[in-house]
Amino acid sequence: MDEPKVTGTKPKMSWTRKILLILGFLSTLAAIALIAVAVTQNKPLRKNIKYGIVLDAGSSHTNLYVYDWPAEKENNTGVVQQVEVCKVEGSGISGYSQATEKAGPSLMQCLRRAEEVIPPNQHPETPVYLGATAGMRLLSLEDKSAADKVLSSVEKTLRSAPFNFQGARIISGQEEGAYGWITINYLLGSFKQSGWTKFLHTLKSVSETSGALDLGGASTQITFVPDEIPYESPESWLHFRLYGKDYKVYTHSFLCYGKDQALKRKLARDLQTSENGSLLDPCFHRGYQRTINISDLFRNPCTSAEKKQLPFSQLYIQGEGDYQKCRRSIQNLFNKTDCPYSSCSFNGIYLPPLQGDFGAFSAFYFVMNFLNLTSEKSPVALDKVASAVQSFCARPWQEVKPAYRQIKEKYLSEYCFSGTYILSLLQNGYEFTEENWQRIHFLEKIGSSDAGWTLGYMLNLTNMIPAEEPAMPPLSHGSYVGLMVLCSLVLVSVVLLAWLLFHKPKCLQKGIV
Ligand SMILES: Nc1ccn([C@@H]2O[C@H](COP(=O)(O)OP(=O)(O)OP(=O)(O)O)[C@@H](O)[C@H]2O)c(=O)n1
Ligand SMILES: [Ca+2]
Repeated sequence: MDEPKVTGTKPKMSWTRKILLILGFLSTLAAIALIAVAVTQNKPLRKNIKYGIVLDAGSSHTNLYVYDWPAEKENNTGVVQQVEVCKVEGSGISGYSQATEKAGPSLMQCLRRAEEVIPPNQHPETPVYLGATAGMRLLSLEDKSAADKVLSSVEKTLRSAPFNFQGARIISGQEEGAYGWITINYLLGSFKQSGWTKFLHTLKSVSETSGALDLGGASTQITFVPDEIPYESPESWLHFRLYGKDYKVYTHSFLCYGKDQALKRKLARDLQTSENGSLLDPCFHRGYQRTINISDLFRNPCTSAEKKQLPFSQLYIQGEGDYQKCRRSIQNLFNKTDCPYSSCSFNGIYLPPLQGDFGAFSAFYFVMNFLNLTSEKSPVALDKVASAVQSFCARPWQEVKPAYRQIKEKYLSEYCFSGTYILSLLQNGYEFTEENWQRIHFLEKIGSSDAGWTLGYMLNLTNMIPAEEPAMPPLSHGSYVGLMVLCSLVLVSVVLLAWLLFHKPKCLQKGIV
């Protein structure tokens, strides 16, 4: 067979090949253009950050929180986060009842901190709220005019700051419980309803929220969504519609059952049996001593019922370090005898059957964390917790004090009482058992935000929790760009493949490959 003659002239391109080449070129151009448009045109707008400030004026101290969130995602769940917390020096604002004009100025240092954290051009539009809790509730019961003066003083200071003042008020115990519940469920993403969760909700009304347990200095709150809603104690229920779902939430706040007031009430009771003004106290370490002014102890609505004329003005306390005895004396604070409902916690207060997981924060966390009992990986069983508290209480003060030099003596000396009180409140008061104890998660923060009522309060007042689920694009920006890139690559590959098949370059021709 004759070899084909190789000539010097190039073979002419057929018209089909020319069209394919042009098509291939145009498709590649189109793909590049598509990607470029997807990336630039559909890019989210430059982040516009908004800020909000909430002051938590608690009974023992005030904290200032700064939150931020992307303006364009205001109504999405889980976008608001804590960017700063500033602890106000000194006592809580209710501690200024004798010098009410000093309550406001005590907040100055933390307001300056907020001015540094928030860009100056945002100051005028940044809302600032102050909510006062049980300390101020007690002060207003004890001396309404002093409480009003304290609030006027803090209002004056907050108005003088460059932010948008939105109010300073005493919040109710129910609000405190409800906003704590909203905060933790917002941060845990429990309100999100997409995909499987939404499907599950249509099948069965599952409670996927977590309950909230808050222990302060003067009050404590329990809030959760029970399994069944019996028609009892209507004042214990709150109804919310959040992100398109209805929630029937049980909440109760026990005034005078915060850890400081509980200790005062216990001492006021024990004092009744003291004949000479001295007291052997099982809830303090052996070797620990404390002297208390009796008039201070009774100058408070939590203890005033126990008030009686005593021949001494001071109470001298000596620690005994006996957990079992301490537990028994604390148990007296919970009256379990009468219950006008199907079930009660204590003092005749309605409590539906406990349900689901609970987030326990503030002093629940401080105390359990100090005792090393907050591990999330291997939750500590109830009997182990009790024996840990028991052994801590049994340690003499001379050993405890030097072992924890960095901890304030006021806190340290009371961890034995507080640990025992927490066990009593949860086990005797709310009747947590060995089983559901494991569902209590002692936590301080969720992500970067502290667990507490302040975030829920701000979300509510700024209308950032919509009743209905906000309309969302089906795809996020990232997934949209990804899909565009993928489609374009497929398009280019198809055109390339077609060109190869029709054109058959020399390397693919039989005999050469
Ligand atoms: N590291 C810490 C910090 C605080 N506390 C104690 O924990 C209690 C509760 O603190 P907190 O939750 O801040 O209470 P408040 O918000 O001040 O009180 P309330 O909510 O009742 O108004 C206080 O007795 C405080 O002394 C503690 O034992 N250890
Ligand atoms: Ca508090």
